[in-house]
Amino acid sequence: MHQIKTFNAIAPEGMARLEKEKYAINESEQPEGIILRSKKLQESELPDSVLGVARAGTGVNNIPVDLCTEKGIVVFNTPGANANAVKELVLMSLLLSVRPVIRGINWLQQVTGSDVEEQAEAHKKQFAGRELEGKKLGVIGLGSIGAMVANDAYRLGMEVMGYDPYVSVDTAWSISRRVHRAKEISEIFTSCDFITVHVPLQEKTFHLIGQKEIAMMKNSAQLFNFARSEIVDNSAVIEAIEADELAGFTTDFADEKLLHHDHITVLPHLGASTAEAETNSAKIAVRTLKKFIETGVIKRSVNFPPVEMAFHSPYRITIINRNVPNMLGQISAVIADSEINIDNMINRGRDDYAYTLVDIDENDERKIADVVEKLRATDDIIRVRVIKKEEVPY
Ligand SMILES: NC(=O)c1ccc[n+]([C@@H]2O[C@H](COP(=O)([O-])OP(=O)(O)OC[C@H]3O[C@@H](n4cnc5c(N)ncnc54)[C@H](O)[C@@H]3O)[C@@H](O)[C@H]2O)c1
Ligand SMILES: O=C(O)[C@H](O)COP(=O)(O)O
Repeated sequence: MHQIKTFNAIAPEGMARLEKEKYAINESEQPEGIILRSKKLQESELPDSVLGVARAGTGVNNIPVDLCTEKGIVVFNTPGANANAVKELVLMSLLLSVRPVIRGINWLQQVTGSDVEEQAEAHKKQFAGRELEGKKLGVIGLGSIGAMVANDAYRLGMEVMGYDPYVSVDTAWSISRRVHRAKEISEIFTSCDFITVHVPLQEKTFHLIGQKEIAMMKNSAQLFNFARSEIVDNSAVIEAIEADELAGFTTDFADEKLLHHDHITVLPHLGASTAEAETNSAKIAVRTLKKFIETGVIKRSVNFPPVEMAFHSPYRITIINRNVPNMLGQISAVIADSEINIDNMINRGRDDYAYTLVDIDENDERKIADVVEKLRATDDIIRVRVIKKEEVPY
């Protein structure tokens, strides 16, 4: 039985892919796999039993990825699975930033009398707004979400400028030719009426937008943060708004100091909270973790390379090691010395670590246990696992 631990509410459509005969959910504190959303895993012990962590979502700043890598734990995420949900919320927030409809709706709810219609017509001028068409939107980070926001804002009639020095080739192909590419991030700050940020939280994106960047913006600019709280310096935003040097800020991340300010809208992290996004993310997270547990195959990992190989032999050995010279030679030698025949083998490196799958034509479990012991004792090998071929159609 494979033990899985979950944190947060993972959509049942995803969890249903873990067959009851093979998977026990939340029955052990020594799980092989963890599935989570925004739970801060830094606050929990990571037992040695854990082989893989699957984030049903995109941001992995709530997972101690470096520690996982050192321990040979593979971390997966589901980029793009919730992008449409975030895009729709960003577009809604852009529209709400120019049309005070929520104030209008709330005002009407407290109107009394039989002349409601007349009062509405008389007061509606208080709730007049502006239009997005023809205004300029700056999109920082043109990944799954940023690219969708840029394309759809263009379709709404906005002029759109994007900035992403690391944009992937696949995403670059999906972005409309009408989206101007900024060479420097400052072009976005100085020229845009609306600025939205869609980058991961990393050391180099912490306070990517702070006092200096806000000072470059138009006083009439509106800023949107649906990426991570720490990417924007919220104190600098408050100062700028109070000094009329920034017109508005919308964020998806709660922060006490942002509450009860005019021109600041705070959402309770709703970006990915749609039934569709939750289902998509859970299904993909479960599928990748399950495939890794059952076959050793790695897809969509943030800390190990993608490694896939059809599984036809009776047993497979998976090895995580430091990416140093002659590891493959040593692995092959240990297996050959035990007189085990290698059917197939694949190895991929990524930065300081590498991952190897070795399919062996051997059924003698004692011989296999012996080879595993020798591999585990080899310098720079971090983790060795043996998987018995099951009758699964991978
Ligand atoms: N509010 C929510 O509920 C919600 C939902 C999903 C994702 N997110 C956040 O949004 C982030 C982006 O999500 P995504 O699905 O688009 O991810 P993604 O990985 O598809 O795209 C991120 C993009 O940011 C770019 N980038 C990285 N550093 C940059 C920098 N310094 N300047 C400019 N571009 C940079 C990358 O090249 C990439 O194209 C996630 O990391 C997550 O933190 C929030
Ligand atoms: O990074 C993400 O995917 C989002 O922030 C979604 O977070 P959630 O799964 O907690 O809604």
